[in-house]
Amino acid sequence: MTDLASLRTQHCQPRKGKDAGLSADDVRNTLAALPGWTADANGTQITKEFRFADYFRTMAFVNAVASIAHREDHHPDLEVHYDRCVVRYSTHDVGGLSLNDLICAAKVEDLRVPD
Ligand SMILES: C[C@H](O)[C@H](O)[C@H]1CNC2=NC(N)=NC(=O)C2=N1
Repeated sequence: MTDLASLRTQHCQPRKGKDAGLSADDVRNTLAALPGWTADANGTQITKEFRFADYFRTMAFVNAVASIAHREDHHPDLEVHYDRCVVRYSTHDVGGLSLNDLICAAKVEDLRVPD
């Protein structure tokens, strides 16, 4: 299941090899429920930029994302700037996108950093 409500409740599992990859349709359908997340042209990663008032708030977000990564054993690439953070998920073990990426993106969407 790749709707947002379902993704929120799921947890990452070890997924390896091409068979664990998502179809272009799965990626397209799920991204419709993840506002601001975009896939690259060949569907191997999803990205979103999050903006904040200052560095302190950006780092609060970064640490919350790191906590999700630790809990789920699934790790995004993070680009950290003064007032924004670019989050990029892909699954190295499948060479593209897996359900783990969508699960983590849904969990990041649920984070709230106070203004
Ligand atoms: C054994 C462990 O579950 C794997 O090495 C995990 C760790 N975190 C990971 N993170 C990401 N982004 N992709 C992976 O394939 C991946 N694999």
